[in-house]
Amino acid sequence: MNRNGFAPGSSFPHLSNRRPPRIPSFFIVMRLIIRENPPSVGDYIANYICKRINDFAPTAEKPFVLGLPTGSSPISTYKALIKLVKDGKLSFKHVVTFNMDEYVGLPRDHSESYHTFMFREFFSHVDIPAAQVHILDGNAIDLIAECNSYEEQIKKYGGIELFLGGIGEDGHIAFNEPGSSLASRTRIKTLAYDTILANARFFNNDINAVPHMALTVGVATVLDSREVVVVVTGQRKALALSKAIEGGVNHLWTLSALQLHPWALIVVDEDATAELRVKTVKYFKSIERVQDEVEATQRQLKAKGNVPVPQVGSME
Ligand SMILES: N[C@@H]1[C@@H](O)[C@H](O)[C@@H](COP(=O)(O)O)O[C@@H]1O
Repeated sequence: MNRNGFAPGSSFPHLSNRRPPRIPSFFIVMRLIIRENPPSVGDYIANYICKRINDFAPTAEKPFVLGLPTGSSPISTYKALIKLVKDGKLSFKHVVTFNMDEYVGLPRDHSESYHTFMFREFFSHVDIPAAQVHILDGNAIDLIAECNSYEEQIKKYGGIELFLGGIGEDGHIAFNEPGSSLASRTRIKTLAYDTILANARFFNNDINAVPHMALTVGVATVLDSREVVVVVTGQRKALALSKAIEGGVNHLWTLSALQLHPWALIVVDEDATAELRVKTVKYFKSIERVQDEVEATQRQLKAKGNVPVPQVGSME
């Protein structure tokens, strides 16, 4: 068993007998949090991650292992995290990160490489030692060995505590394009035409300039993390969101694999809910309301010295 309570390399922790230790049984289900706009989504996720890291109390011997995405969607989260660090409320000194993906063949110092993106948007502004940052090398001579070694490194750290992810318009998580195996691990992936079109905006709208291949963590790599938090903003992601949470688990919408995870949280803006049924929205809003009430009660009881406050991740 690793630190997360899962068998090492287990792709589907929900199938193991053990749930993540800090989740009461009645809290095991996906949660959807709806906020008004991207900045408030970013604030919510940043505060959530801040609390998780601070509660974990990481040290050099026991670092907090955090998975991170690129894309425009997580930028508001990165901005809010940077502010928390600047305000002295959070430190990345004992945080180890693993990024989701990287283009193949794009020079590391290219303005659109995910290396450049991560240092420009986040790492350069926080106190994380560079040696604790892990990003796949899309220029490695042996790309397969690079992917295998990435999985090994994650394992060496005892698995990922919290994987923050974003999605593509076709519902891909990391670069797990439609049709990816839900048991996939870190590997080379050919990008779908939809993704190349969507990402052309970062390459002067020239689809020929967008790399056609990437290295990406697999769906199973994400599912193995103890907790998954996904940011989804904008109406162009609305169909993917509805397929992922209202449809069945399906390799054509790889985000839907999150339904198999015991501790998944999706944070979205109002625009991203455009394709959801009213009933679905009401359901998830009621869950948030009830959770707030449960937490308030727990805090009151704790103040009276009665019970410890549980770590609430997901709830039903
Ligand atoms: N590989 C990345 C994904 O990890 C990311 O989630 C997606 C969304 O990007 P954006 O947030 O800009 O829509 O972009 C790329 O495809």
